[in-house]
Amino acid sequence: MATRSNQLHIAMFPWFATGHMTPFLHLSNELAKRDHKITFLLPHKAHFQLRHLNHHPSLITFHTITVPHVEGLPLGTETASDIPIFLNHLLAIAMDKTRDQVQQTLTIIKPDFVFYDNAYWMPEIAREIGIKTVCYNVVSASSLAIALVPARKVNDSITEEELRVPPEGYPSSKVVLSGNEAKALSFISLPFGEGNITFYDRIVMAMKGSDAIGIRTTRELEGNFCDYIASQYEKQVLLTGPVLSLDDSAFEEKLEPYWADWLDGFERASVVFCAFGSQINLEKAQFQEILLGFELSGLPFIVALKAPIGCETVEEALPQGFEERVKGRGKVSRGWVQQPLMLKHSSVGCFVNHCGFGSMWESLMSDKQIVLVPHLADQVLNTKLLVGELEVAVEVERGETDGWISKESLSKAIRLVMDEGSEVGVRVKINHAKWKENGGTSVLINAYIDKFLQNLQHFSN
Ligand SMILES: O=c1ccn([C@@H]2O[C@H](COP(=O)(O)OP(=O)(O)O[C@H]3O[C@H](CO)[C@@H](O)[C@H](O)[C@H]3O)[C@@H](O)[C@H]2O)c(=O)[nH]1
Repeated sequence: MATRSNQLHIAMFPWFATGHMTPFLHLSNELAKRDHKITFLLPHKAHFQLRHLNHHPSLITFHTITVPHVEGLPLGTETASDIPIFLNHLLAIAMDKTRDQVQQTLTIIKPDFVFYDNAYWMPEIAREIGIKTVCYNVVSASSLAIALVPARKVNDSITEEELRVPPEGYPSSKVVLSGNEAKALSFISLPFGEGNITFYDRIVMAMKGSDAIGIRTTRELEGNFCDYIASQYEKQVLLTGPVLSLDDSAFEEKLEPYWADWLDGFERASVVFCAFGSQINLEKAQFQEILLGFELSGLPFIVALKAPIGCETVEEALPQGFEERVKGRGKVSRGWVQQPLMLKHSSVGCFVNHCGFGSMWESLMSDKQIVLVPHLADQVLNTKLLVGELEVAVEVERGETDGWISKESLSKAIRLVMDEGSEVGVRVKINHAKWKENGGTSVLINAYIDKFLQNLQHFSN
């Protein structure tokens, strides 16, 4: 517990995306639990979406930022959830245009630290006001290490082949991008923000300018990648661990009765739950193929996916007669579900997900079998960590030409981990349990936060 004299005041300014704001808020909760004060800067709408996750409102203050309109974005856009992923670069321009508002706020509140990820101009502001900066990354260390370090040479004509080659000194031969996968990295050379700054330059500047780099990971999982990042940037890399509020007894949210009652009707570990995070909008045909894969598996399931491209609602995208055919054993959610609580329900036995970094940690810390369908580059690398290095999960095979998964390949992967007596299923289950014993205990996870705070205190003196 901090005493008033060593209480830190930390401002948080994450990228305007659920997958970033949520982990920043989880970290805020952990710091507030230890009696430190937080001012959380976020767009208006996100305030309403996230306030139920604020476990310490007396110490965590939300301060809303007005996101200006940028041509090309739908009116009212404030976060990445409001737009398809290919418009994110315009949202970055909107974020850059909030610079003056952020500067004014920080000048008034004058915290000890400001944590940020995407706002590469933050160190400049902070230095003027006299605030220390932590560039806090909520993607895996491996994806930073392969794509966003000074040793990776990037220019606007970078080829897929060049992207396939990891930067010099990169510490893994397993967690790499092969074949078509490197294509997913090409976004790093594209403009992402005001003045046509590229995504690569943006993040490298954000890291270079900081007083310290923070990463939401553990040494047990990614120690070699963290050391590589520290040596590339010649800076201290501070780890927070996964920050999942595991034992926050002050805050006991319950799974909605609609889902809890339905799940209660099934046997232990028999239901497959599927979610692909906040960013992915599938093509309608791929969305339908996935649902048909669940039907084909013959197992009970809950699917929580966003409506596919070109559809207003999930409803209108369902395959014909689908809900009738799977009645009694399959449910398709019409919106956001409480994923962490779904993963705590004893009837859920398997989690099919995209391996976004949040879902990756939530699946690792759960006792569910893990089936992965990665889309974005960092998700592909996270999948390699879980499938290739830790051997705790399986990946669904993709078609070579279109890169899509088929109903057969999805159903096969699910059965591989769920069928009783399946060799692969037994192996990943044992590996997963072993990993949790060593790298995923609540003692270890709390120790990461304590150590992180000690380091911050040290910096603030
Ligand atoms: O119906 C849902 C769907 C998701 N979640 C939660 O939302 C978060 C999703 O985070 P994540 O798994 O990281 O997915 P994205 O939102 O897609 O994450 C984006 O940001 C991540 C970094 O945090 C990157 O790793 C991903 O590639 C990028 O897509 C998790 O905490 C989930 O528990 C819910 O509660 N309900």
